[in-house]
Amino acid sequence: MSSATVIRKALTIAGSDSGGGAGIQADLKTFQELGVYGMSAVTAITAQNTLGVQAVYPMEANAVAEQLRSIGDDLPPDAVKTGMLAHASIITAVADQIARYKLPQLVIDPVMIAKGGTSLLQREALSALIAKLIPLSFMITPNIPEAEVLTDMRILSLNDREEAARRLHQLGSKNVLLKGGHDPSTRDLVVDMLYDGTTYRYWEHPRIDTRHTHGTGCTFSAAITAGLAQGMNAYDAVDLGKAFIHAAIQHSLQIGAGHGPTNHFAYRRLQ
Ligand SMILES: Nc1ncnc2c1ncn2[C@@H]1O[C@H](COP(=O)(O)OP(=O)(O)OP(=O)(O)O)[C@@H](O)[C@H]1O
Ligand SMILES: Cc1ncc(CO)c(N)n1
Repeated sequence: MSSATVIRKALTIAGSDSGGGAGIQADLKTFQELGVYGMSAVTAITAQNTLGVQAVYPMEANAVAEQLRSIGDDLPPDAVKTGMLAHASIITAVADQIARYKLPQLVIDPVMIAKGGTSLLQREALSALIAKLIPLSFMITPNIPEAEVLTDMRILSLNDREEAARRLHQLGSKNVLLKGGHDPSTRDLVVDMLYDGTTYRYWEHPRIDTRHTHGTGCTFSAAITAGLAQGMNAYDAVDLGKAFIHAAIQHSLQIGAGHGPTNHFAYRRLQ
């Protein structure tokens, strides 16, 4: 006789990273480490390693929609995240299926450019992201350059960040998490900020001196999504995400000759 385990489910809608450190692979590893059943809808195949992105093959929008229908018809997730979306047509397909199945707790990681400079989102797709997907989201997790593009403003100070967060909230995301990994003004610290429409909350951590940061954004937003799938509120989910990503950056794996992946095992092994 088998005994049934009740488990929460999380879905990632993102690109595949053949190198395993970012994208779908980072998301599924993170869900698994945090005790959540992981599912995926692949938006693009990338040929990628720690040295860079060698090729990008976006999926047809219909192929993405079909994956979401298969999941929506049988395996309703408790939380969802998006990563690389590549094209406006994929964004429209994703927004349509999220609305159709009323998929809850949507976290948007507005992935635009890989660390080496390869574009992972067409410039023309920005208006679809803003008009169709952001209004459906529970949280958006831009880094500073992404927030600058989405709000059309420069972010040089913490005041600018608060202004950018207000603009992103006005676009329709209930919670805005502005990540500080790219902020040159906080050299020894990384400062992340969460705005829920009322309150600004900050997380300050020492900046870890490492070049092994491939997939930090994906891993962080996946950990937040896992927390939300387990019923956490926005603050607690971000707190979990910070603990997970900090451990993953601190205990790097030394894989590959370039910008290596973070260590998805670290958080659970340190518990
Ligand atoms: N060197 C570092 N030391 C400590 N924490 C870091 C470091 N770099 C990034 N982080 C943290 O990792 C998380 C992801 O931040 P980041 O701003 O790098 O995201 P991202 O730019 O979207 O990532 P990616 O480059 O993968 O797209 C944030 O919580 C950030 O504070
Ligand atoms: C597939 C994919 N998604 C996201 C990123 C951003 O880290 C990446 N490098 N590759």
